[in-house]
Amino acid sequence: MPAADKHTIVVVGGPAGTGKTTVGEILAAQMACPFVEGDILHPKANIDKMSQGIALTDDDRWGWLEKLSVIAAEKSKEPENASHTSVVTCSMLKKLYRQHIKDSAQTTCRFIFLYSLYELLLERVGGRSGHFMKADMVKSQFDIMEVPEGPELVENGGDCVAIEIAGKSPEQLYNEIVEKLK
Ligand SMILES: Nc1ncnc2c1ncn2[C@@H]1O[C@H](COP(=O)(O)OP(=O)(O)O)[C@@H](O)[C@H]1O
Ligand SMILES: O=C(O)[C@H](O)[C@@H](O)[C@H](O)[C@H](O)COP(=O)(O)O
Repeated sequence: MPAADKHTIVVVGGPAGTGKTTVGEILAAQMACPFVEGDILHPKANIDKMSQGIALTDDDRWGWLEKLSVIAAEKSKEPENASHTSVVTCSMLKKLYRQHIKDSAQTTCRFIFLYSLYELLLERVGGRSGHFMKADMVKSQFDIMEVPEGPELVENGGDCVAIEIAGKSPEQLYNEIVEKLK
């Protein structure tokens, strides 16, 4: 898992609080592959903006998306990485962002999009400490979010799986991801 071409990046996405980091770390541990936390790759200007509760624009995002894709692709290709895979977290809220990741990574991508109800995520983000992204930003993410559907989904020949997270433990989510990627 995931079966694909020789090198694959698995991008775990969704709005804040969906469990990207939690699930991404489990996936990476199970696949014995490198894990990249996308949030630490933002330029300072982006972090300053988000810390002030200002949503990023598309222009703020392109360079960040490219950087995390290239780093994840490089890690999937490291000679000592027998899994030929890496896992990276990134909100990847819009279809266009997922396409930009693919174009930048230049390798096989699998997108795991975690989503749920606004109220659940507000509660989760409110309970998170030490992160620049505060609960007041979740609304702006929901305003632009495009959950993968139709041709983007693996069952229709695409490279995305979309998973509703409510009431599921990280381990249950891991099992569902493995099942959907088969
Ligand atoms: N499946 C889950 N069930 C309950 N709580 C979870 C689950 N996954 C993550 N959490 C908790 O939700 C919060 C956000 O998780 P995190 O992995 O940081 O999400 P993200 O990276 O998407 O912001 C954390 O407090 C985490 O412990
Ligand atoms: O888990 C989170 O706290 C967020 O999802 C976080 O990852 C942030 O939103 C992006 O790094 C900024 O990018 P967007 O503005 O595109 O979500």
